[in-house]
Amino acid sequence: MDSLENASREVAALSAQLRHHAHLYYVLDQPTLPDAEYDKLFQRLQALEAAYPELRTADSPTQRVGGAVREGFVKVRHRVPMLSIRTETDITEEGARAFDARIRRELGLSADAPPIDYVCELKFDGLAINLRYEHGVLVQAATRGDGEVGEDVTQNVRTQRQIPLRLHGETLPPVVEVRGEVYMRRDQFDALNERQREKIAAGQKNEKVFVNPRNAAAGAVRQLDPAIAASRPLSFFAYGLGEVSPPEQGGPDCATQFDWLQQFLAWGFPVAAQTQRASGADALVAFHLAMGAQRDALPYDIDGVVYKVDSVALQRQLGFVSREPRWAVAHKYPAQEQLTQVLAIEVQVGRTGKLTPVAKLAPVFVGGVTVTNATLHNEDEARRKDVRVGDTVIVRRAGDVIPEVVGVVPESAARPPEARGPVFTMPTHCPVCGSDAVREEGEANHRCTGGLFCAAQRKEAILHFAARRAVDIDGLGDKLVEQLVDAQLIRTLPDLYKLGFTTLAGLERMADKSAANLIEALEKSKETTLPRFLFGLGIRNVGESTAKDLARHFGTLDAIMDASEEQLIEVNDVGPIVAKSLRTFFDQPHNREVVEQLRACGLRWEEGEPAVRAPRPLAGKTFVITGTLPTMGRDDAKEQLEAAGAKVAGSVSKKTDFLVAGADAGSKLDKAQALGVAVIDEARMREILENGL
Ligand SMILES: NC(=O)c1ccc[n+]([C@@H]2O[C@H](COP(=O)([O-])OP(=O)(O)OC[C@H]3O[C@@H](n4cnc5c(N)ncnc54)[C@H](O)[C@@H]3O)[C@@H](O)[C@H]2O)c1
Ligand SMILES: [Zn+2]
Repeated sequence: MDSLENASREVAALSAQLRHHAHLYYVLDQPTLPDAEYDKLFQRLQALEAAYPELRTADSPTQRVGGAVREGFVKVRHRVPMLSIRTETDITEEGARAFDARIRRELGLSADAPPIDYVCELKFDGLAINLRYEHGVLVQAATRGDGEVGEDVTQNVRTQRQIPLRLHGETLPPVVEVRGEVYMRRDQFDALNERQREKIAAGQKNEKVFVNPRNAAAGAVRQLDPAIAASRPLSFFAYGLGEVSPPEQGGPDCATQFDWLQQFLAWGFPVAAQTQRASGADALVAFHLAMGAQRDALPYDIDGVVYKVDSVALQRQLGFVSREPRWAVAHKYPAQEQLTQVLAIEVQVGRTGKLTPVAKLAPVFVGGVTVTNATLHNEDEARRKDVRVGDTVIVRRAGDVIPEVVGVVPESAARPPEARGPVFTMPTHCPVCGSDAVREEGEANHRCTGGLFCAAQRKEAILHFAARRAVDIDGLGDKLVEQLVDAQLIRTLPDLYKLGFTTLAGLERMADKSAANLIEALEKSKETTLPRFLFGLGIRNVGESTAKDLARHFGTLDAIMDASEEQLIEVNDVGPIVAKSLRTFFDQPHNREVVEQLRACGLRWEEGEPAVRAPRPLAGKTFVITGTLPTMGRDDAKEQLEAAGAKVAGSVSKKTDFLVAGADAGSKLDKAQALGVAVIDEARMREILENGL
């Protein structure tokens, strides 16, 4: 055993560390350590305090709940303290058995006494909240805080639809406090982070990406701006009770936890459908196993299950110890975040050409599986997190989503630069096919531009080319493409037209008849049109209607392939981004080769003369229309301006050349005046349309 002196030193060090991390987690919603690592420190402190009770102080992290109130919030003193829950350290089925045994012992039950009834619930990974209703109306929402004093977050919580502002039902208690977990669904978390990444890519420096749904939810609830809270979709599950009017004063008379949950449902709260009554230890074990198997498929994170003694009378008898009730316990699952080391950073190319930096990791067990790869999403993310080879990182794997690197552990990031790998940079060429890799303006992702040639994009390119709206190869679907590419029968599009009957008929699950049909469909697809062919090439940002516009404007494929960006922009609806996509695509020699080979295979279409173009006197000018014009409808005006080559935008900016203002023009007029944009009326606009500028 450690000597008292050593133990005392370790207790002090652990307490300081735990306090630091608890502050980051509870107060700032920005943990830098995985929960599993925090829990190890916590359990080590608990063990030391158990061995040396004289070292346990009243303010030890083991004796307190959560964190302090964040500055800017009004404090709320809880009428009934909001406690924590003891965690069974053993995550095998022994955890459940140990809890049942402890309860029976504490109740003084003999071995042959009947089993105890429990309620089994999910342990949602979110933020606990106390909702106070007076005569059925929500009057206050508060966070747990340190258990005694929390934060008033009523304004933020009121924006969330899953929380009733008024309880359902006729006879409502004068006072009831319903407690539960505010959480964010995983799909909404991913969507939120995707939006955040886009905002960051667009240059919004104050935005951040959230490390996990719990922190995103906590951050949304503990927001000083209710408008931001409202824009973050949150969900809620009710599971507990705070203050409530006694039955003789109009409160409900519920004898069990299960009855309370039914009451919450009747009042209009969500209660998790998985919640179950269970009798005895075996039933607890069965629930733990069943939910463990379902965990990945749930739409939200859980970090375990909670067992609660069902009878309220027994709960009272069992009572509390310091920060935890004796009648409930959390029984966890393998953590969804763990520490590991980065061995290398590679760049992978997806089916649509997206380049993704991926960290190769020392194998680590996370969320129930061994993980060796984790995504870094894109260049900005990899740099923002500053992940380098050799770093210790937090890896998160939740549900069926791809594991991701959440961040570098601060101590690891603080190592001298020479001890760490170089800063990550995106390659300038596709690691699979060598074509240029480009990142479009305002885009977060790099893409390979060798769409027709790149092995990573083969399947997608073929499917797109064969689609009904492209050259239309009847019968060439997902499965078949998969089969043909995997058997290496097709590398690039022209290979399609070299497929022979014997090869096709020899494929697994391919009848002679289907093979013959496919050959016929391929033959038929050769007779196509320029827009279909162009659309079929799968050039980024070139959809069906753009393909039509391009064909009409230029008449021939060669003219399109050779057009400069300036010439391309002259086409209706082709802006700088589309022009650039076209240019980059046709600048890849590999792509051009494929186009030539396709022509050599016999693909043909009627080529035309370039369309005779109306004069475009207003080309390059941007107009904005506002207010009610005296004689023309706004759509009409827009059409005429566009026909003359002008661009008509929805809002005024420095790039606006003219604001056409009608009656009751509002903020756009103010803005135009502030920016010094020329303001004209309908009459002047007509004049410009007729005579030019
Ligand atoms: N990463 C870090 O740096 C760091 C720091 C501090 C704490 N933590 C983590 O916080 C947790 C400890 O926090 P805690 O003491 O609040 O305990 P806890 O979060 O493990 O358990 C109590 C909480 O469980 C929640 N809960 C979810 N479902 C419930 C249900 N059905 N019934 C009742 N409660 C339910 C409630 O919010 C309640 O407040 C640990 O997981 C720890 O790892 C992490
Ligand atoms: Zn490529």
